[in-house]
Amino acid sequence: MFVLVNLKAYDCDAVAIAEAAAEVATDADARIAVAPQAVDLAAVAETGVETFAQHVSPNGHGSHTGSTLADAVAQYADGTLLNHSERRLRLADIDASIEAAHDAGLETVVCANNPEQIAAVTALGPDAVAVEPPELIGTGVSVASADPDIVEGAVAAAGDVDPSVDVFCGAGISTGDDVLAARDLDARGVLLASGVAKADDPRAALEALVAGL
Ligand SMILES: O=C(CO)COP(=O)(O)O
Repeated sequence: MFVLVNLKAYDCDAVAIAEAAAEVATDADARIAVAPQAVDLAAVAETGVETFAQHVSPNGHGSHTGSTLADAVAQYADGTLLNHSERRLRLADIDASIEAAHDAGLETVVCANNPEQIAAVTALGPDAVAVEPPELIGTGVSVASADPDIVEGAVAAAGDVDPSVDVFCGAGISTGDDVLAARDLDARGVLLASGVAKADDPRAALEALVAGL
């Protein structure tokens, strides 16, 4: 399983969480990656943890104010999220961002709300897709238990388009049981945020997430 921890814009210690994630990952039967804000990518990568950006822009160098270039991100990061529910892109921009990320050597995980969108973004050739129903994000109610049909539907939809694309699920994942439930639904990974970023003890939260794997 792949455990991808999105720190969003939470007021947390990205480096401390990354150090904990790097240590927990060494003994876990799972990949663990941390996705901090862009300005923290270098410091997070320095800990040795797998590092993901939260977004990269569809454009390359040029007159594009406020861009986060894939080439710049790739100096530090291993991969990037794209089209997160809180950072939606137009279809053409998802396509261009995937291409920019891949050209820069970044792994891509493209988010979508439901199985229909999962099919559409799978067709664009990312490495993985992640289904996240927006209404469950940040609730602590796991998609794997509250809406297993959407996970199974996403796995089927992606498999119909391109079986080589991994399917992750996210929203409300916070416990080891949530991760096991996601795996039982044939998700190859989980995408989560508040369960670690807002935890009193992020290291303990990470250990619990992977303990059953
Ligand atoms: O949006 C998410 C991860 O990218 C899910 O957030 P929560 O884990 O806080 O529900």
